[in-house]
Amino acid sequence: MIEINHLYKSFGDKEVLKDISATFENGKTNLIIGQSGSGKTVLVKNLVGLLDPTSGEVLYDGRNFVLMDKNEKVAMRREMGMIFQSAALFDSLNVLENVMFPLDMFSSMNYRERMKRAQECLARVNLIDAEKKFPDEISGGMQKRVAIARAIALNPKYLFCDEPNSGLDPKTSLVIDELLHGITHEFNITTIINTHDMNSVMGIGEKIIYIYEGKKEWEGKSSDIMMSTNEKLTDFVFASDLLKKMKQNEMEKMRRNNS
Ligand SMILES: Nc1ncnc2c1ncn2[C@@H]1O[C@H](COP(=O)(O)OP(=O)(O)OP(=O)(O)O)[C@@H](O)[C@H]1O
Repeated sequence: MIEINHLYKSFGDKEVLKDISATFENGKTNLIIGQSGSGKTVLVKNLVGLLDPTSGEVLYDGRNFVLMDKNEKVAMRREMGMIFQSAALFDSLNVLENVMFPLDMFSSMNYRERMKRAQECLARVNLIDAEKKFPDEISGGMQKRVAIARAIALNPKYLFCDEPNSGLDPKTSLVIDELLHGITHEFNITTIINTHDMNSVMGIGEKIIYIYEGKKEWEGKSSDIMMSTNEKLTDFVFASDLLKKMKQNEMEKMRRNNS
């Protein structure tokens, strides 16, 4: 489990994260949601050590990441897979070489073993036929799938994804969501996803943390969102009239079933 306790992060006199305490559950799809600029990316950067908190704790199974020495942090990072907003593939490497890259850097496998492992990961994201292609020869959705294959190559315990659906159409977004959710359960990964995408929230979010202006406003299961009376959360999640209507219908249905 990842637990954050009283996390604060400031840049100069600008306080971005304000006293956030939350838990991210093992083997589940944990989503961080919130308006643009609310602090989601800064929060994830604190979790993976790209930023140091001003104060507070980041505990991985009870061990405080913030206080670890350099070697311990390097060892922890090897347990983390990351998928950035842009797929961040290397343009000069083909798909297979991109997935092999973390294995080349951090594993003691020989070339054949590394290639076999990369091909297994590409098969998991249904991209085995594209292994010889270069990033600019494949679609944005395929690039994201390559990024997912690369992120799982080293069997991470934790998977961090920053806006995995940005720039993708709704159908492709669903494919990416289902892949991330499937991989999370299949390999018992603790997955943390930053997202604005309400389809993801309702579709794959098992644990949701809602950040509002740098504070944790709400934490719970996606099924609880329907019944939540937290106005800031419902304003954010049900921003469109269509979604508001769906929530009203759902609440009426539940009331009828309970009476
Ligand atoms: N290195 C930095 N120095 C100063 N301010 C920063 C820095 N990084 C982020 N911020 C500020 O922190 C705030 C939160 O930014 P963050 O990128 O975490 O938002 P977000 O919720 O991820 O937004 P989005 O959904 O648009 O990606 C913003 O006001 C941003 O300008």
